[in-house]
Amino acid sequence: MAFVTRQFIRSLSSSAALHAAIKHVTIIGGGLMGAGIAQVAASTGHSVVLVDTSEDILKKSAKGIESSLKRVAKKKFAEKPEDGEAFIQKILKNISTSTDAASVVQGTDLVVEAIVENLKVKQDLFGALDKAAPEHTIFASNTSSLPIADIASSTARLDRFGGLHFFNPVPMMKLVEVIKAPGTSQQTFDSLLEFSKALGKHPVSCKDTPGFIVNRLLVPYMLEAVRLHERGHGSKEDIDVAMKLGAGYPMGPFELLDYVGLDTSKFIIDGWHEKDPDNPLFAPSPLLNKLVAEGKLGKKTGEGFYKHK
Ligand SMILES: CCCCCCCCCCCCCC(=O)CC(=O)SCCNC(=O)CCNC(=O)[C@H](O)C(C)(C)COP(=O)(O)OP(=O)(O)OC[C@H]1O[C@@H](n2cnc3c(N)ncnc32)[C@H](O)[C@@H]1OP(=O)(O)O
Ligand SMILES: NC(=O)C1=CN([C@@H]2O[C@H](COP(=O)(O)OP(=O)(O)OC[C@H]3O[C@@H](n4cnc5c(N)ncnc54)[C@H](O)[C@@H]3O)[C@@H](O)[C@H]2O)C=CC1
Repeated sequence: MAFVTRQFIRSLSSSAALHAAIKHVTIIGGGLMGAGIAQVAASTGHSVVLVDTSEDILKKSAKGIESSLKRVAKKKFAEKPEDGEAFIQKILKNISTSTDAASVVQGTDLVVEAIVENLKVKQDLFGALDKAAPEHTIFASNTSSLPIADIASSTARLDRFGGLHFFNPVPMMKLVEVIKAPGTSQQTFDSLLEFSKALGKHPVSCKDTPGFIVNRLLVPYMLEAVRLHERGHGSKEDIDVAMKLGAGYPMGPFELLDYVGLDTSKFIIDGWHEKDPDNPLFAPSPLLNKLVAEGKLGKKTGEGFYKHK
């Protein structure tokens, strides 16, 4: 009996037990990543509000979520396609949309930000949300390249602020990097780990260092691929085929850049260049800059390094 009581007390005093499970999630940014995160959170039974700057964008996000769910349902209900539609509708019911972030965060346990990769814009957003959200609400950023501590500095909840870095396409990619910034409390970190697992993802723990784990390794590789091509040492097609057939990657670097978005890639590399201007690896790429200036942002605009249907 004493053993059972001790076990019970220990389980109650664990930070997981002290922190109520995350049920209501607000995702800010309904682009590539935000829509994917909303889909996965809704599919795992969370109540989700997806926020963006206009109703038109949110309509596009909802369309994207529905077509991704159709792909999931087609596989899951291959034997009984008639059950697929009910599956999709049940998940879609868990998602609502809004253009008013400050009002919807009032009832939320977790805010996941997936807006443009710009420090000032992210700080302004979180600064405003900090005043509107309840005490217990945890804030997380999906940033690819910015320090979580810098984003969190616009708020007074450094202990309830961490990083949740998802991978594109979110419904398919199993990894989430959970980032513990210097101010992040252990309780918040544990909640973010738990939430990632509740989404059916595999979380890894990361310190708040540039690029976390994946991008610290992936970005230099992508940069070298662009430089190799710019030097005229290989066509983009050959580089892509080489990395797929020779290194076993599912996509070549140029296909992946188009998939990620050339605007986002440019934000990342410009930010790192600004911080480390003498590092030749981060020097601006004329080719990338030209494509972005022409509005060729990759798959999302129909053209980037390649043309997309
Ligand atoms: C000098 C200056 C240069 C600047 C460089 C700067 C570089 C900066 C880059 C930094 C990037 C930072 C981004 C980031 O922070 C982190 C990332 O996310 S990195 C990207 C990680 N993602 C990948 O690496 C993706 C790799 N690709 C794949 O894994 C596959 O290709 C993919 C799963 C996307 C598609 O699979 P594929 O077999 O190729 O195609 P299919 O279309 O047949 O799909 C297979 C299977 O999967 C289902 N599916 C695919 N997408 C979805 C979806 N969105 N929703 C639902 N289901 C999906 C599809 O239906 C198929 O199912 P089947 O049953 O097998 O038919
Ligand atoms: N594209 C990728 O493969 C990955 C991107 N990320 C990160 O995720 C974040 C979002 O990237 P994407 O989804 O690719 O960008 P995206 O450009 O597809 O979507 C961004 C969305 O945010 C909205 N937005 C901008 N400012 C806003 C504001 N103040 N309030 C509400 N909505 C706002 C935009 O209207 C847009 O719909 C970035 O920080 C990026 O670095 C992380 C992992 C992978």
